[in-house]
Amino acid sequence: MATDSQESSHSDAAAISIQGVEVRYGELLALQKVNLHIQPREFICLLGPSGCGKTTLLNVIAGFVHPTNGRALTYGRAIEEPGPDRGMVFQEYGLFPWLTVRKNIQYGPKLKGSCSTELDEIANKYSKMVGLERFCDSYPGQLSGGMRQRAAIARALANQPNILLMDEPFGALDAMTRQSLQEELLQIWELERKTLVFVTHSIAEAVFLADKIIVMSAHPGRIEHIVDNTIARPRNRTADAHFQMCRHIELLFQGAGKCGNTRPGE
Ligand SMILES: Nc1ncnc2c1ncn2[C@@H]1O[C@H](COP(=O)(O)OP(=O)(O)OP(=O)(O)O)[C@@H](O)[C@H]1O
Repeated sequence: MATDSQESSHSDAAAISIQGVEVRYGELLALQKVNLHIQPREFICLLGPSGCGKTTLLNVIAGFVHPTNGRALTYGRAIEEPGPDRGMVFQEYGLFPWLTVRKNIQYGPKLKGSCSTELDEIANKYSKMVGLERFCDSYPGQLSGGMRQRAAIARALANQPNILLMDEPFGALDAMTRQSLQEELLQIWELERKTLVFVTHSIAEAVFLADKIIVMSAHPGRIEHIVDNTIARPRNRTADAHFQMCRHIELLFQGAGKCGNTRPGE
């Protein structure tokens, strides 16, 4: 496997450690010998064409999918099932449409037995963090796509996970909303310092967001490159460094002959 950076050490301190993970769905090898070590508070993007196993890898970390071979750990403990230490945000919002924004945000903490004062504090804190404090009594169906995705992020954060897993969370949004949410997500990440694993098809999105970009290819799904994104924060999408990094990654895809539908600026 070619890498731009040396892999992190195999440390129990890794927030996420993926060791020789393979996933088979019947005859299909969806992931082949994936090794990846993610340090606490890193922002990682999984980037690659459709079918390269990005969601499968995220689901292994979430505990929804069990590796056929190899193992996945968080802070040295084997991942065997989903848990509140790992929050998930999906492309299609994943909100309960019959609950208001407030009740969606409070859902996880309520299950854990938080009292009504705590629930009020949680709803206030996270609705404010995502700019929805005036929409706490709205239902998801009354919100725009971007607002629904903000609510989904607030709901995931309300459980106070160490790790936030996001599966193409902005893929269904228009370009302007998508850029705003990318900026808001970075502000939240800098405030909350979660370990963040973010799936995307977009090179530009990965370059804007990530500390490390995991370049994957399909058939079978595997990691082709791990790129350290050294562009200083705060980042500027119109800076030369941004374009150069997009081009570097584009060339990695072309080199692998598997560029798929990823393009700088997408
Ligand atoms: N539950 C399943 N049963 C059988 N095959 C599956 C299952 N889930 C995924 N696959 C297959 O595994 C491969 C990897 O799928 P996965 O969804 O992880 O890729 P992806 O990179 O996230 O794709 P996309 O970008 O289109 O969402 C694909 O060929 C897919 O069809």
